[in-house]
Amino acid sequence: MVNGGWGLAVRADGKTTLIRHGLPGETITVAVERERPQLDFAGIAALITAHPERIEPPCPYYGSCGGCDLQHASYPLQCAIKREILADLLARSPVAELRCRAADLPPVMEAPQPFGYRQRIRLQVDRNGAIGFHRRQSHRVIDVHRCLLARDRINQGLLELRANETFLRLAAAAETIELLVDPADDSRFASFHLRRPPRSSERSLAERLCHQHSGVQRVLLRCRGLPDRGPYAAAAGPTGRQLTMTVPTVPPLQLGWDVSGFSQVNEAQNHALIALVQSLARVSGVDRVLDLYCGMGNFSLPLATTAAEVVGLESQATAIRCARQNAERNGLHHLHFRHCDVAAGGAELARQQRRFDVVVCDPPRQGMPGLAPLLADLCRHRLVYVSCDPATLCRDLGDLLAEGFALQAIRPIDMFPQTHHLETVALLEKH
Ligand SMILES: C[S@@+](CC[C@H](N)C(=O)[O-])C[C@H]1O[C@@H](n2cnc3c(N)ncnc32)[C@H](O)[C@@H]1O
Repeated sequence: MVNGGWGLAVRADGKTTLIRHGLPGETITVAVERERPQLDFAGIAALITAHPERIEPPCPYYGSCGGCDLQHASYPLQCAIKREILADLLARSPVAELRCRAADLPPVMEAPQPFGYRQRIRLQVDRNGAIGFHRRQSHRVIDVHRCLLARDRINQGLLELRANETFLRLAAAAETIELLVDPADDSRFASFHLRRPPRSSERSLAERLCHQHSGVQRVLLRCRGLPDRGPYAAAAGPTGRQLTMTVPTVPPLQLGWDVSGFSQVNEAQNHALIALVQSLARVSGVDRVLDLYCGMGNFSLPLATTAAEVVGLESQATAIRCARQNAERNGLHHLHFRHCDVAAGGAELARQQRRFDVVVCDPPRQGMPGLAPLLADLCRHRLVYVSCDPATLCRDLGDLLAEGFALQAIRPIDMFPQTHHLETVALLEKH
């Protein structure tokens, strides 16, 4: 199995074939779907011998929906596959120190809920009224009534909304609809991304939808390039754009984020991720911490419970506003957030001769190309790298090792069961 969740086979003539839904060691006949000079992409035409942990995918949309790609494997096998994918990337690294780590990689930290974990889904809407997810490798929409990855509260809301005339009229003007659960009170939030500026009739529909006991308590209307309208809210219930969770640190923390901003979708596993980052960072009362790509402070605040100071850098303005409010509402006054690009903000800190005992970074999928010298400059002792793409992680680890860091620990953690996506946390220390 290789990154992206593909099964890999090499033909007798040496050409590589990537096989959707193949599992290690299976004997299959493939149907080639796309041919490239170096590589073919194929599906399974006939399964001759199956892996013993191949299972019947529980979701009726599996295979046509573009969302999940590992439902045909038992959950323990999914985690073993993800570990093998990371081990394989390490083993093929040009850096000897990374190649050595492939053999003793620990198991993937399993998620407590392999299904029903997502607290947010983004539904696509097509002009024929289908509401669901994109078909695999296509922009066509499959009409979906239930997503097995979503929390029950979301699926229950979707069921009620699909039977609601007001919702369907609003949906007809939308290209996507986000459905979210607020962990604070389990209320539901619907954010409609409209194809064109909202009309007054749609604003009335949005207002009516939250007053109708329709299944959603807040509704936001969005349109690219225009200010948002709303959120409209039920008479008794939550108001405003933020959703809030409680992080079970000592003391517990209340963290809010904007409905349009980034948030970890798997709440239970996010708590495990925060605990893992805290344990690797080993922040003591004299330590100064730099949290790069800090979002609304998901790691900054928990780290601040033991740090002398935390500085967070983030490029999204609403996330920075939430991070500042989160520090305020939790009575933490030794956090400082800067709204900037990490490269520019980090270089500014380096010019000011700022140095940090611990640096935490959680970049988007593209990782941190070219930033290793800056990180080596800013970091005095420990660097905790939270990655959502094993390939860019391996590239960046190579760059960091070349800057004088040593790799102390590498822990894969499953934030996205049933999909090939893998989160990894790495601890590096200065020699
Ligand atoms: C994977 S999220 C992590 C957020 C946060 N650590 C969390 O756990 O919720 C990555 C974050 O990096 C921010 N980001 C992306 N590119 C950036 C850049 N060049 N400079 C600063 N922040 C950036 C995004 O807005 C997003 O909030």
